[in-house]
Amino acid sequence: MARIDGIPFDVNVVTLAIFAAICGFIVYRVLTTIHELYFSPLADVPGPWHTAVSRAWLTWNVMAGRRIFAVHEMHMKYGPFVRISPTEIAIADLDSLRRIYSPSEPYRKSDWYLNMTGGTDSIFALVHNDAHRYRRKAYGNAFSNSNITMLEPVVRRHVQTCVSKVKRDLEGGGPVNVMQWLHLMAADINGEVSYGKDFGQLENEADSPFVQDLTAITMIGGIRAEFPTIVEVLQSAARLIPLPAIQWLAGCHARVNEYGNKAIAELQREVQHCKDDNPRPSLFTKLIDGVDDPTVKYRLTMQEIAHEATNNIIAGSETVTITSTYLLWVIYRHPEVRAKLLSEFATVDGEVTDEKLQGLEYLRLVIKETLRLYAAAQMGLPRVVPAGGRQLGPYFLPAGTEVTIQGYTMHRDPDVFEEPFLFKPERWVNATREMEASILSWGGASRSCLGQNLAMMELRLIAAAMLTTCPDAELAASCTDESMEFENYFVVMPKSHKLEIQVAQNGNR
Ligand code: HEM
Repeated sequence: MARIDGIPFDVNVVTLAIFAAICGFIVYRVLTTIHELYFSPLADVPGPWHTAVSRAWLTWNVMAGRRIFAVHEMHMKYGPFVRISPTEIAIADLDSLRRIYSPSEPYRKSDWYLNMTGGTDSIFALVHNDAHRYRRKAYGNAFSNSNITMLEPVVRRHVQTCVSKVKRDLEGGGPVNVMQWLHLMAADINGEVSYGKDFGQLENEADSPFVQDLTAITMIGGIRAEFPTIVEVLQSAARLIPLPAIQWLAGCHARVNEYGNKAIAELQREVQHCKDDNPRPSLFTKLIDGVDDPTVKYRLTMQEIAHEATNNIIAGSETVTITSTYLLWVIYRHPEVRAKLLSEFATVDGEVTDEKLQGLEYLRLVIKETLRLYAAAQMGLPRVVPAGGRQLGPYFLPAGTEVTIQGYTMHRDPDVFEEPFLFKPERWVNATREMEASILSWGGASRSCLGQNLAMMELRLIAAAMLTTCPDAELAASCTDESMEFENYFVVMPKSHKLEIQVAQNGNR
């Protein structure tokens, strides 16, 4: 064996190689640290030194379910522009919000969306503006007011079933977790308006296997957004591990796709079969009709329709569950709000329709204030600075920089909202332009929520049905301000995952 100074040659080479690799890594880290801190185009943006050189702080807070709080604290400390990772700037500035979301500006969604969704072909996850523009033209009409009005009977039926089950359980004694009922209801509504049939969740009083699969996919997506490569490798390896739980997890995507394809194919058969009759109303009935029609300018394929239908269940179920949970919470939490709403509902003549509810001014204010403080999606939604770079506030940000504006901070800006942490529906009576422009509850501009009209209808109908059907309910002792504090894994939700109510004790109303 060859030797250098008495040391076996191969040992010496391996040791030297490891030593050189470690030294190389240290030198690389020192140089990139110096570059990020002093020479990077983002070096002037305020923030702690460690976020300029590593994403660890951000990742830690995301995994701990407190990203929005951590970023908010950074804004309180460093101001409206903060460097929260080597490549990402958090912004809390109305002028920048207007610019980033301006329809004439080509900021695009960042690759974070691809990581989170695994690159699913749905409108929510399309990061390229041209592809998104086409999809929105082809699909946006599905959510037009007239289409949503046509779906009202579906929404009302599920809301009624949900509320009657809550009432039944209240009468059975003991606290009732309304959030769980809203969760079953929201998925059933989305199932029926998207696939043409619900998941039977309210009827069976449990999550369907499909919704269990989707919950797992969403959870994996949250982790993949932070650790894309590790999750990809683990997902491939999982197929080889013969443990039932791992196999179940590994099969989620395939089962969801299979269900979605089958359900949409069934809807297509019905649409084609009932050409002259009225086919089942759904968001996709008209789109399916136009799939093979060459005169339709913007069309979707059946595969794209199936993906959009599945995306609706993800985009619209937890968001409606959470926002309606907080809506009911603030109503029960504030007796004067509940009393005012009850007298407003009492003015509705005959059948309660969404059209009549839309005319109730106080209900409008209560929902608006709920969306300011408690809308489900309040974290920064990452966008990419377009080619050529852009001036935002005092900083010139190069192309490719990720910029995020979080609703949580914008909605609590004391310069825009007086006593921003207080629930005050009346603040919206004379809303300023700044107040309206600061709201990001539905996202912004061309990427704003497609399901907004549907979700608003659900919120109005739930509030009216719950209050009028269970007027003598109150918050249970388990439901405290603390139990309703946010945890933040992409959406925000009560950290207890509950909203428990009970029949009012001792005549308290
Ligand atoms: C209270 C309930 C809801 C809230 C708070 C909410 C919020 C949002 C927000 C903030 C965005 C922008 C996301 C981003 O920029 O990354 C969004 C997008 C979207 N939402 Fe909703 N949403 C709700 C209900 C729904 C419902 C019921 C549906 C459909 C059934 C839906 C479908 C969508 C879709 C398809 C997008 C993507 C639009 C696009 O990129 O063009 N949402 N939503």
